[in-house]
Amino acid sequence: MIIGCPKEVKVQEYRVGLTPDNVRAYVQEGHTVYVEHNAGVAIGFADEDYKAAGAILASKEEVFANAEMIIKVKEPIPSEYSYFKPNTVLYTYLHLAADRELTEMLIEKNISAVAYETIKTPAGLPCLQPMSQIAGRLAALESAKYSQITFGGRGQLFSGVPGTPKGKVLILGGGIVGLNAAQIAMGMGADVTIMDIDANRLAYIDQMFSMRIKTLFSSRENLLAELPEADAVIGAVLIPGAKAPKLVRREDLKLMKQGAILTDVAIDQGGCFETSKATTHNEPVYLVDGVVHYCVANMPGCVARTSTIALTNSTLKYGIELANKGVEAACRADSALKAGLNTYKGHITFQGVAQAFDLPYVEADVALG
Ligand SMILES: NC(=O)C1=CN([C@@H]2O[C@H](COP(=O)(O)OP(=O)(O)OC[C@H]3O[C@@H](n4cnc5c(N)ncnc54)[C@H](O)[C@@H]3O)[C@@H](O)[C@H]2O)C=CC1
Ligand SMILES: CC(=O)C(=O)O
Ligand SMILES: [Mg+2]
Repeated sequence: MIIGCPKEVKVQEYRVGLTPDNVRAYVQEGHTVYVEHNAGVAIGFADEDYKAAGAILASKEEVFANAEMIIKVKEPIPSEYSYFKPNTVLYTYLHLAADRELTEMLIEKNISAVAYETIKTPAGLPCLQPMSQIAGRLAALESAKYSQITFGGRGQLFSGVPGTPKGKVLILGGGIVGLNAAQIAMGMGADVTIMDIDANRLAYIDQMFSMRIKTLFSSRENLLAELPEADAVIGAVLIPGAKAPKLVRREDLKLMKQGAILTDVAIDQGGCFETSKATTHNEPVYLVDGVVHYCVANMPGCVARTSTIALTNSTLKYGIELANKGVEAACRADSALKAGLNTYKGHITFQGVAQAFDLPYVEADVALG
């Protein structure tokens, strides 16, 4: 198969879909790999490294024009749409339930789109997990940073010092993001509470932190009781592939402390706070009713070297399956990959996406024939 890896274009996005080592793995399997000039240069992967691994260095136009499968990191943004040729395979993060325009483009162009974030094994979401680990850790760090008055916060040091109160961090969703945010926030000495609707997950977290963390069932009543106390709230819920539930409503902000921070990691799935709107690393925060909002949709992009290595450790295996067998045979043979198929031959093959836009849904099995 001919594979293309373009340079990312999103603001401050320095991750890349393939490392030179990944290129070597595809080439060893007999595939041809086009990589856009300077795709990885910002994180220490020079064009010469890709060339030595067997890649053909090319312009963005050439990469898209030649490739049968495009491997990226971020969901395509409007300035990239025109590069896509019909009937291409696209393997990347997509978050379609939050992006009608992109969904329509993929349908119109008959793109076979496999979303990293919905590939699913019995153990979880293998291609979302590494970025969730990173985003969770960053969420705690960013929340601590924007708690400083000089960054617009209320001037609460997470650890406090002896004789002063600790910062209170409330984490909504105790999955991969939530757990990693908790580890770092606890490590910084904050007073941490995690809320989830999954009782087993709360039990696991309670054990993992040897009862040193507060866990609460995620109900509206419990949330309203916690919000007035919180210095930072981290939104980390997920209903895989679907739009995030809006847990904190606009009217709830008046319950919160002035200068408290809401960090909405779930923003890529539409956000779990009603007042969230996606921001970029260039302008990460804004204020609503005196509450700081941090809603960067590609948080791991700011630690792009670690993120690229972590991401591609997980995506390589499925990418090789797609390249070796083609999208149809690969999805039929591997149910994890089939769960990743979001659009195929003009159909939406992921239920949460169809539901988000009230568009027809065709089961992947039926679409694949
Ligand atoms: N902004 C960014 O740069 C990044 C965003 N993410 C996003 O972070 C979100 C979380 O991802 P993961 O932790 O990997 O998911 P996960 O599936 O591991 O965890 C989600 C948790 O949310 C819980 N949950 C669902 N509904 C809830 C509710 N009403 N109240 C409380 N908890 C609820 C689930 O039970 C689960 O434990 C996703 O939207 C993901 O796409 C992930 C990486 C980077
Ligand atoms: C998960 C995701 O969208 C990201 O890492 O940017
Ligand atoms: Mg994202």
